[in-house]
Amino acid sequence: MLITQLKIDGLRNLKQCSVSFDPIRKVSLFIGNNGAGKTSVLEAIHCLATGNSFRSSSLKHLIAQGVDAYTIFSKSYLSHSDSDLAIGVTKNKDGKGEARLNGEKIKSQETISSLLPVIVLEPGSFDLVIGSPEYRRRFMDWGVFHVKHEFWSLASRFKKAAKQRNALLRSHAAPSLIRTFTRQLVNLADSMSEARLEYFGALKDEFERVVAQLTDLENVEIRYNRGWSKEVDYADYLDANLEKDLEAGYTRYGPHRADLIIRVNGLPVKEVLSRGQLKLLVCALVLAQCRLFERHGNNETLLLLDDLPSELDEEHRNKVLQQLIAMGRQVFMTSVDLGGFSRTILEQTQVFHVKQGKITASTD
Ligand SMILES: Nc1ncnc2c1ncn2[C@@H]1O[C@H](COP(=O)(O)OP(=O)(O)OP(=O)(O)O)[C@@H](O)[C@H]1O
Repeated sequence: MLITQLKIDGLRNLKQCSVSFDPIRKVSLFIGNNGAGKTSVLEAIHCLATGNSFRSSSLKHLIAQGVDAYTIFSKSYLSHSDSDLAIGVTKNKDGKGEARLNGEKIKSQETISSLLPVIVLEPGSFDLVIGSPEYRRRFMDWGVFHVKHEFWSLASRFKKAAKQRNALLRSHAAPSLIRTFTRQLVNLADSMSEARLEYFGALKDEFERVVAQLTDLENVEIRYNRGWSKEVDYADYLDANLEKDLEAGYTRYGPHRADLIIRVNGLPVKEVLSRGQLKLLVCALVLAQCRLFERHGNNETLLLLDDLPSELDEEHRNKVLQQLIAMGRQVFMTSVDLGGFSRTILEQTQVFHVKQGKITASTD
């Protein structure tokens, strides 16, 4: 899928913007001064694809001041069926809205998300390597979902079951009742962990390959921690730890505590690597995930790169972009200017100027 047209209205400072994209040059670069609205363009594509922004959970702040709702519309070209697909969403400050696919109302965001897989690399993506495990879980689960769509419902059923067990733990319910609920939780936890582990095996191989291509780092290791002790079944683990969970008032371990651990020479990366090296590891994770999507027949992943140039020297910046271009993905990225992009990259790039919330295609 290739987005050929994008219309945004009422999101941050973007008003009545309409842009067309060249189907040949798949990299679109939005340049402009600070506060011009470049990141907001990427945010709009993210909202369309996922229903959420990547930088704010507050709709009140995302929707432009003085208006009630945002509207985002895209037209995409589907090469496999040689047809166009129109996706439109609108959302108001209460989170209510409407989504349409080729004009037909649809109920679930999941339908759009599976059609429009999107991967973001933005300044907050550093959290993938230095932030709390939640970021890495979200990253991994997004990957699992795109190769196994049923994972979405599995994860939400697990969340619900864990919530029920926690309520029983907090109310000091009878252990026999807690055990009855635990059985369902265990089945869901096992299925989730199995899906994650399978995905992780493939991610690890790709990640190590990309790290070798992008960096000079040696002995970079990535491990998957499923969220509870390696040696024991989840059922036995929960049973043995029931007293402690009752004391805590919640299920302390399980898939909700899973993590990806990245180390270099056996040391935590955040303690020993520079900002640029950390960013390259983030890029490697993103590229690895993209390659996996591709391997699973999903060649449609869109990449949103917000301020890729920052922290990367010219050589590494262009290396990352070359890898992305070689994958044939549609890329939307931002930068304050054109400095530091190689001529080869710029030849394959469509440049747009963003100024005070208005977008115009460069005529140079
Ligand atoms: N709800 C809103 N309504 C109207 N304008 C908003 C709203 N939220 C943010 N803005 C403004 O919209 C603009 C959005 O900027 P954005 O972050 O997209 O800029 P940018 O071009 O990426 O800048 P930078 O280079 O500094 O990262 C800013 O000028 C901001 O003050």
